[in-house]
Amino acid sequence: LWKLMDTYEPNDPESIQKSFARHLEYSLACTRFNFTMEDAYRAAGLVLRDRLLESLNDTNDYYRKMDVKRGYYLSAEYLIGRHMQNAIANLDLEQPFKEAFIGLGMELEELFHEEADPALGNGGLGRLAACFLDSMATLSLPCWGYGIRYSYGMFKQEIQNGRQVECPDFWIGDGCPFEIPRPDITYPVRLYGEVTHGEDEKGNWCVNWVGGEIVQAMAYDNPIPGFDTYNTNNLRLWRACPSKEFDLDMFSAAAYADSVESRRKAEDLSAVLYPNDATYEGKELRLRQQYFFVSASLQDLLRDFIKRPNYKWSELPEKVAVQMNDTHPTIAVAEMMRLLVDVMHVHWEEAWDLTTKCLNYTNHTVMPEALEKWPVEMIERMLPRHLQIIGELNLRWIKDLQKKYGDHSPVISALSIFEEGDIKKIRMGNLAIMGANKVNGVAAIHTEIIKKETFPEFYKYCCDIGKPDKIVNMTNGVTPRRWVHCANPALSAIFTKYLGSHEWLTDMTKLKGMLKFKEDSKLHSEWMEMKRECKAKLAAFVKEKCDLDIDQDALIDIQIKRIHEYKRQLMNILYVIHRYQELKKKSPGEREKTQKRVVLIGGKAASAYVNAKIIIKLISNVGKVINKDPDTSKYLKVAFVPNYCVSAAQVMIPASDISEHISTAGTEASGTSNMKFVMNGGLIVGTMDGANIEIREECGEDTMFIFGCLEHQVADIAAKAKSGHYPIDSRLQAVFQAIRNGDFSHGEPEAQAEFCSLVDRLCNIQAAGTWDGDKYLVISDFPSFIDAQARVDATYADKAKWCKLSIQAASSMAKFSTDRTIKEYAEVIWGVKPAVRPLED
Ligand SMILES: CCc1ccc([C@H](C)CC(=O)N[C@@H]2O[C@H](CO)[C@@H](O)[C@H](O)[C@H]2O)cc1
Repeated sequence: LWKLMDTYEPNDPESIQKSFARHLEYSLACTRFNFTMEDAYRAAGLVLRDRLLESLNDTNDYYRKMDVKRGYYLSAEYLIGRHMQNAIANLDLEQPFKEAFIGLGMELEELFHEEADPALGNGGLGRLAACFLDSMATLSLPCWGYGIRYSYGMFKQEIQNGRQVECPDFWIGDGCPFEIPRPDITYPVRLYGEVTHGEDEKGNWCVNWVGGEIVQAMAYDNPIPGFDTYNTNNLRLWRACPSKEFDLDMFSAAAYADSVESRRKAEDLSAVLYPNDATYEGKELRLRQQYFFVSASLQDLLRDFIKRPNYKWSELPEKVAVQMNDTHPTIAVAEMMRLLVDVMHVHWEEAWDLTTKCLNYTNHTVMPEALEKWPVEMIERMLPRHLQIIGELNLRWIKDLQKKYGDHSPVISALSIFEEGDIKKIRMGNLAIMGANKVNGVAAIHTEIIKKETFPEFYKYCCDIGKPDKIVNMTNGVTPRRWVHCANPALSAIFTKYLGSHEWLTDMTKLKGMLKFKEDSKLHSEWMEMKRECKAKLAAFVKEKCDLDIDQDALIDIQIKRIHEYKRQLMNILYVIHRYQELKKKSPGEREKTQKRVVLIGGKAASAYVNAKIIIKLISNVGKVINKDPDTSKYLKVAFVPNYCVSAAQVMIPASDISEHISTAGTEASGTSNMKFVMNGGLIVGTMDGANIEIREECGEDTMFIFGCLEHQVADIAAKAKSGHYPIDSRLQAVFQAIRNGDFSHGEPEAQAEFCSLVDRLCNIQAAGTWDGDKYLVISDFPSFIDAQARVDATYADKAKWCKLSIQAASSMAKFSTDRTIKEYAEVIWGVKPAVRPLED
C-alpha cells in the first residue's frame, strides 16, 4: 500500500485534468459536460486539496519522526484571503495547472474569482498572522497556527447613499475545499460552573472544576504550503459544537426547545468574528471565544507533547514555543497553569516555570482604548478556577515586587494584574507580560514606546532583574509570495528576468541586484508598462465597484486600511477638498498644467464607531461633488472603494503611484500595507511613524515624502494648544468654511450636522490632543501635508526620476519580508529550527 500511496498524485497537466474530472463527477456530482464555473473552482480546489493533504501529513510525520521543537501561533484572527492562486504558486504547479485548464478552455483567473475571501480577521493583526503562516512554512519551520473557525467573518461593507452598511459574511457557503473537517480531533471545553477541593482516588489533594457547561471544540485543518519547499504546515481552526449532539433524555422531556437552545448556544461560540479592531468591548461572548480556542489549542499541543515516548515535563520548553498574538489569547497563561497543575498534576512552581518559558506575547497597539481589561466578576463566573490561579499568581508577584521595591511603592499597583476601582478588572496586558518569556513590539519606534510609555514600570523591572532583553523588537513584514508574485505577476516576471531566477522570492536581498538597472531606460519602459497594466486592472475594478471611470495616466493615490481617527483618513479628504478649491481658482489653461490625480480611499469602520462612519460619508459626498464638476473632473477624481478586503488589496496595491500612511506620530504600531505598496513600486506620503521610519531607512530618504510632527513633539503641541496656541492654516480654514457652507452635504441635513460636528470638534482649540478636540493633530500637521503633496506632484512630473525612485524603493525591501521577521522570531524568541522535509520520505 505504501509504495502505491507514495506521491500518488502526479502533477502533469493531463493528470490534473483527470483528477479535476474525477472530482467534478465523484465529489461534486456534476457531469463533465454540465458544470458551472463555481463547480469548476470547487473541483479544482479539491485537486489541490489532495496534494496539500498528502504534503501536510507527510510533513507532520517527518516533524514527529525528527522530534523537533514546535512553534504554535495563537491568534483570534487570520485574514488568509483566497487560497487557490497562492496554493498553486507555493506547490509550484503554476505551469501544469495553467496548461491543464487552458486545455479545458478555462483561464485560471476565472477560477480564482469564484473563491469566497475567508475574512477571519479585522485588519493588520489578522493579516500579519496569515503572512506569518506563509513564511513559517516557506522557511520549513515546524510551526502551526491555532484560531477560531468563525462561520461569519468580517462583515461585507456596502455603501448605500454614501454610508457604510454592514452585511453578514457567511463565507463558508457551500463549503471550502481548502479546509479538512477533523471530527476525530475534538476537545471538551468547560465554561462557568464552580471549583471544588477534595481528595482524588489516590488521596492527593486536588482541585476540581465542575458544573457549568461543556462545549466540544472540533478541529478544521487548513494546509499551509511553503514556497520552494516540500513542507506543508497547518492552520487548525476550532469550531464549537454542542457537547451532546442530542441529549435524548432532554429530547423525551418536553425540553426539546432547550436541547435546540443549547445547540445554538454552543454554536454561537464560533459563529461571529467581533468586527472591532482597536477598541476593546468587554463582551462576554468575546471572552468565551478567547478561552474556547485557547483551551482547545493548549489541550491539542500538550496531547502531542505527551505522545512522545517517555516524555518529561521539564522538556516542555525545549519542545514547545507558543506565541500569543496580542492579548486576545492571554487567558493561555492561566489555562496552561490549570492544565499542568490540575490535569497533569505538575507542581505549581514547576508549572509556572514551564509556562513562563513556553509562552510569548506580541503587542500590536499602544491605543489605551484597545487594551483588554476583563471585569473580575465576569472571569469569576465564567472561569472560576482561572480567577483562583490568576489570584495566586498575582499574590506571589506582588510579594516579589514588595521585596524589591518596598511595600508601598507605586510600582506595585502599576504592575499588579488587577486594576482596582469600582469595577475591579484583570489587565490582560500585565498578565501577558508577566506570563511571557519574551515580549515584542512590531516596529522599532513602537517597541521603544512600549518600553517608555505603555509598560514603563515593567521595562524598568526587567532591567532591574537583569533582563532588559525580555522586551525585544520584531519589525513586521509581509509575504512576497502573495503580495508581489500573486498580486503583480508582471512585476514578478521583471524581477525574475533581470535577476535570472526567482530566488528573490525566498531571499529578497537578491532584489538589490536590480539597483544597478535603476536608471536603465529598457527597464524603465518595462517598469512603466507593468504599472500601466496594473492601473488598467484597477480602472476595471473601480468601474465595477464604484461605477467611476478613472484616467489611467493620472497619479494614483491610495489610502486603504481600517477607518480610524488616528489613521487620519479625515486629513486626506480635507486635503482633497483643498486641492479641489485650488483647481477651481485656476484658469482652464492653468488647470491643464496641474498633475491629474485619482484619490482612492477604502476601509471598514467598526460597526459602532460613529466618527469613522461619518468620515466614510464625507469621503463619499466629496467624491460626488468633485467627480462630476466639469471644471475639475478631468484633473481630480476621488472615490470611496467599498468592501476593502485581501482580494481587493491584491488588485489595488500594485497600481499605486502614491499611498498614504499618515497616522499621527506614535499611533500606528507598524502598518503593513505601507510595505506592500513599496514592494510593488509605489512611493509613500507618510509621517515618521511605525514602520514608515524603517522603510525610509532601507529605501532612501528621497523615496518617501515625509511630513508632520515627530512622536516626541506631540505632547508639546497639545500643551501649547491648551494655552490657546494652535493656529489653523488659512487654506484649512477655507476647507472648513466650504464644509460648513454645506458644499458637500447634498442638502442632507443629517450629513451637514455630522460634518459640522467633526469640524467643530477639530476647531475646539484648547482641547487639541484630547478626545474633545483635534485628538490626532490634523490641524497642526495639515500645512506640511500640503507641502509633501506638492513635492509629490513636482517629483512625479519627472517620469524618469519617479521611475528610478520606484525601482530603487521596490528593490530595497528585503527587510520587510516576513521571512526575515519569522527568522528573527524563530531564533530570538522560539528557538525553533527549520526541519526541511526530504521528498523521498
Ligand atoms: C479588543 C479589540 C481589538 C482587536 C484588534 C486589535 C488589533 C491589535 C489591532 C491591529 O490590528 N493592530 C495593528 O496590527 C498590525 C500588525 O502588527 C500593525 O501593523 C498595525 O500598526 C496595528 O494597528 C486591537 C484591539
